[in-house]
Amino acid sequence: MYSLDQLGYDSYFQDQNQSETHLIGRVSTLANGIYKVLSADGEYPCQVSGRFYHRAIEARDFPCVGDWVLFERMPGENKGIIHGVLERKSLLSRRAPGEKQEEQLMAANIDTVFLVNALNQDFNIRRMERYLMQVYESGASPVFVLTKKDLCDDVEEKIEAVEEIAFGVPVHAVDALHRDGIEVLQPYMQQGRTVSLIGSSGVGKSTLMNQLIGDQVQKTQDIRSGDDKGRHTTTHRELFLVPDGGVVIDTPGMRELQLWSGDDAVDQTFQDVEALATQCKFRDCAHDQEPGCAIKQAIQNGDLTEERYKSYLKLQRETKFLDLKEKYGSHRAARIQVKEIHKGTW
Ligand SMILES: Nc1nc2c(ncn2[C@@H]2O[C@H](COP(=O)(O)OP(=O)(O)OP(=O)(O)O)[C@@H](O)[C@H]2O)c(=O)[nH]1
Ligand SMILES: [Zn+2]
Repeated sequence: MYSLDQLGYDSYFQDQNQSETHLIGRVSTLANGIYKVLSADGEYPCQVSGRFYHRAIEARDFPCVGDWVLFERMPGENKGIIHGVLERKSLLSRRAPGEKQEEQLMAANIDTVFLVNALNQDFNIRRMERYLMQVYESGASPVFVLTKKDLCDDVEEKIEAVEEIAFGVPVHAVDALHRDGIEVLQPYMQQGRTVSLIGSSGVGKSTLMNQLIGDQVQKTQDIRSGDDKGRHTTTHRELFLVPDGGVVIDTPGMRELQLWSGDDAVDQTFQDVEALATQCKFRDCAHDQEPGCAIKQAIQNGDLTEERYKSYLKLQRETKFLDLKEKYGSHRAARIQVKEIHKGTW
């Protein structure tokens, strides 16, 4: 038995649910086409109906972890049939590896994504920019969580460095191992709110999860001496209820993300660069040799770092290439890219 409120059911979903015959539930895990659905009535393994299956056209038409689904109990059995998925508030997805570029759904209806990075190891601002873009694409709100502050001497400097690339995005430093600073994360985990964690292996996601969930649900492993990386311990995606309210979704695939698309996401992530560009003398300024270029000026003044500007250009090119690839396939996309490089427009 679950309380729907605690699972995150709110007016956004209530308004969509006109069904009097179907039950409502939230998908907690997915394996081999079987969805585990949590509902006010209990937990049911479910499959999508034949009709649903035939109507679905693309990956995002199917349910994924975090989705609210309308389902029906099979008479006399402890199983269910899914008939519909409610419209999502947010969706984290990535490109499947390989030529086909299919979208792979990671998790739905996440309110807050904790972007987890360790303060002591492999502290990489450029990677954080990528993560941030991914979250902006999904529709969820990003929050930076910098772990292992007990192992770092310049916590304040690092926080500032992150704040510089993430406008208005909260940045919190914690020591998850000794439970120091964890309480600042509680407000994101209120009743009905869904949180998810993204970050590289070994940064402390499972440790943080354990602390937040208050239970050793996720297993962590000690790092081997002389090796900065924790071994990969999480094997399946899952949705957890936090005892004091809130929902946490952990899916291993979300730990390493691949950009999906996202001109808008580039713009949001690099609001400072975009704002500068509007101040260039020429509207079509390439920020190269033009007079009155605000970006060149800002780099000279030290208001914008060369690295950040390069990162912006790189991510812009990357998303441009992804879009071309999606439109024309990788062969033609590569040809267009080579041509543009020759013309100097890439
Ligand atoms: N000192 C310190 N150690 C931490 C902290 N957070 C995590 N650790 C340690 O870092 C190692 C890796 O932590 P995990 O929680 O397994 O990391 P993870 O991100 O879940 O790793 P994967 O499961 O590989 O994705 C473990 O030995 C933890 O005890 C922290 O805030 N301070
Ligand atoms: Zn310019």
